[in-house]
Amino acid sequence: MISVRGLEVGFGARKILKGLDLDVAPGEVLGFVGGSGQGKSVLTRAILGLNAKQAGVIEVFGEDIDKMAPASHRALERRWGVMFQGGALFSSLTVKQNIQAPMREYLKLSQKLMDELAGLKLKLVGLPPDAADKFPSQLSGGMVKRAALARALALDPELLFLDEPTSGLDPIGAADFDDLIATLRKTLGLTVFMVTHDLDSLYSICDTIAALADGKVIAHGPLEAMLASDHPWLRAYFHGKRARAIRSPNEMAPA
Ligand SMILES: Nc1ncnc2c1ncn2[C@@H]1O[C@H](COP(=O)(O)OP(=O)(O)OP(=O)(O)O)[C@@H](O)[C@H]1O
Repeated sequence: MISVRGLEVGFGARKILKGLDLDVAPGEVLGFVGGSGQGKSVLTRAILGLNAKQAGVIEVFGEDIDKMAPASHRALERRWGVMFQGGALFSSLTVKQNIQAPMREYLKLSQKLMDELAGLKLKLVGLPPDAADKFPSQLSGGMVKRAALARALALDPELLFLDEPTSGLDPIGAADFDDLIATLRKTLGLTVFMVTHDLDSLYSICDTIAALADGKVIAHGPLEAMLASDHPWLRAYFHGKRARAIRSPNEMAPA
């Protein structure tokens, strides 16, 4: 679904990605982890064609994005949905108008049909119908995430990019959001590329995990492979205090 080879991205003299390789298979949920500032969002933006690259090849749906005519790239953009960090909803638009923004950009539909579709998307992400006419500032953090997800699903994508979808949610809200992604993935047959720091999400919904350090993917495989790795960053990440708390809740219980 996604193939990245030898990707180099930098800003000025500073190289962020230094020959990165990554594959995302159709139908899988891939969790992409790495320390803060390592370049997870930079990679996402490069795949989306929003960050220029200095070297490497990026293929999405089997097509080299550099070799595509603008019209083909636009057609490609209709096949993926993106939920940016923090939701990135348009604050001056209602939830319904946010969900309809990609429809307006890419499709020619009547207002009536767009209203019906927005209603369906709200239902899909578990938002009540009266959320449609609210502005993002009138929603809770969890509802903002769901509205952003509804917008990402506006064009019925096959591939979904999620940038830290559960950040800022309380643990119950985050678990509910994980369940929602798992359900959508199953019912809609989505492939999901998810940047996350959330160990719970990795444990509960990811089939595969890829870890970024020093500009490259240092490990890629199922959770078991990550847990067995002796790479220092992976050991610190998966076997640190927080990881143990998740894997062995009994260890946290008072004696
Ligand atoms: N447009 C830009 N111009 C200059 N530097 C940039 C630009 N975009 C990103 N960077 C730098 O690239 C590095 C990687 O940023 P990125 O946002 O991808 O990190 P990240 O791994 O997603 O971090 P976090 O987990 O904190 O979100 C950072 O040092 C950032 O400052």
